[in-house]
Amino acid sequence: MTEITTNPFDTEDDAFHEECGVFGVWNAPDAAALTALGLHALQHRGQEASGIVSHGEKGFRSHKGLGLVGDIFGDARVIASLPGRAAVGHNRYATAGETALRNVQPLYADFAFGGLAVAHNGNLTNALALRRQLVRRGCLFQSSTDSEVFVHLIAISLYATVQDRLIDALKQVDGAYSLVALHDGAMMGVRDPNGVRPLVLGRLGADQNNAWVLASETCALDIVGAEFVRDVEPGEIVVIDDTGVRSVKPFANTANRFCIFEYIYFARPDSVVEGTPVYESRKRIGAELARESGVEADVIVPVPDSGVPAAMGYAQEAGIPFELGIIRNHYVGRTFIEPTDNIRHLGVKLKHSANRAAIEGKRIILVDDSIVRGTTSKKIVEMMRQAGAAEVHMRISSPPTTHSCFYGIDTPERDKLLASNHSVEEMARIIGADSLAFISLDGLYRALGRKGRDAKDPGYCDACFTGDYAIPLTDLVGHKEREPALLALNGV
Ligand SMILES: O=P(O)(O)OC[C@H]1O[C@H](OP(=O)(O)OP(=O)(O)O)[C@H](O)[C@@H]1O
Ligand SMILES: NC(=O)CC[C@H](N)C(=O)O
Ligand code: SF4
Ligand SMILES: [Mg+2]
Repeated sequence: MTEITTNPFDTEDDAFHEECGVFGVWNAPDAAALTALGLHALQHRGQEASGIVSHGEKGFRSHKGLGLVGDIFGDARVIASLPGRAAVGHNRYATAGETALRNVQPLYADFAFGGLAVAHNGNLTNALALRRQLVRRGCLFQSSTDSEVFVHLIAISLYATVQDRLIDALKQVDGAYSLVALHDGAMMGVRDPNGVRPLVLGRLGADQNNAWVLASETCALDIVGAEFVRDVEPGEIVVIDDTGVRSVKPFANTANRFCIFEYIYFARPDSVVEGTPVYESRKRIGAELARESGVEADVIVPVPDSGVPAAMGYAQEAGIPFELGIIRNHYVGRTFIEPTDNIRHLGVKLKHSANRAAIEGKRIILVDDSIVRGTTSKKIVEMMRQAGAAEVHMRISSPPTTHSCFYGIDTPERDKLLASNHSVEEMARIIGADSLAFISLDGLYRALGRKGRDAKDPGYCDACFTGDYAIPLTDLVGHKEREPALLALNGV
């Protein structure tokens, strides 16, 4: 596999991109095959690269590649090369460090205590500072990801057990992390003290030895036939070994700051997050949006895929018919290389087409989950008008995205976010809509079952809407907001 320093397949870097997905199995006969399936269900969380490390009598085995899970693990011989009863896997969407084979996770290293594989979803906000210190101490970094600092902090820790070394490392990092780690004696699952990223515990049936499973989302438990046991808690380490599951809570202060954008966009709609199906939450957000900013119209049209559940909730609340006025081409993957500038200009049409029969002559309300740079909305509004819509109103099931994310979502720099430097009225003009409205921050919290946003203890991370960054942004470089971690080291 040839390494690349930039991602030539990344033709659409407008939106908030997915993050990463992690998965692990302890003590199942088909550990690697189950992990490949789990990663397939988590494909929406990262499409750049994927990897699995397995462990069995023959020690550790690893296979990684750039691309989609099916392409990397679709061959039975690859799965057969990953023997053992335990495995951990990772789908990557880079937040720190380029898209290259050396950055594909799980990261694996041989330590004094034996081998250890680590898979990380999230982003560390002091990784650059830690990396500088570690390099000064003689640590030789093999990748340019933030995640590698875990490996070195564990390696140099003076504690005796793997668990204590891991805790020692966790206490030095700032940022967001859901981890699955595997050594020859145990699998461990960790969520950062604020629980920014999700991680769930599940259990397989007797045919798979009642094996334990860790996964970013419940949709990955469903695909392997595992039962949901519980969410791993913020600041909790679950240690899974042949005696069962132990819970360790090494942090004194934990405050839930689960990423509210997981509800709005990132998680798969069939996943259950904190006890609530994501699909239901999205419909409730859509209904709240309809109550807040209803407008007379003939049809509700979702911007697929992510806008669909919110649009259904909107339509049901408003009592307006729901129509598929936009058809999404599912074969436009990240591998579509647009050959010329002229073709590139066609942009979103490669992905979305107007369904004229559903919208011609109608007053339509488009519902989408977010406006990031505004590229999608602008093109889609224009497309609706060309297809004969009489009026085009746009409703968004998140508040205006005014700030970048430094906790594991790859976002454009702040000045590229349309809402960071334009009012809603200006944005409506720019995208060409007859009207534009976003759900209010309090409305979003209401839809998630709260009274509104409690500024003292919001219970969620909502920094990309509020700028309230609860976890210190240690690596943020003065004037240039978007240099949080190891971006400066890309290509080293
Ligand atoms: O304002 P922009 O910069 O255009 O970004 C916002 C759009 O990007 C995302 O969708 P995307 O098409 O990436 O994926 P989806 O199919 O999951 O909705 C998001 O759901 C919005 O539709
Ligand atoms: N999106 C993520 O969770 C990425 C994990 C890690 N920060 C990386 O860049 O590889
Ligand atoms: S800044 Fe936004 S996307 Fe990032 S973790 Fe917080 S809520 Fe999620
Ligand atoms: Mg979308």
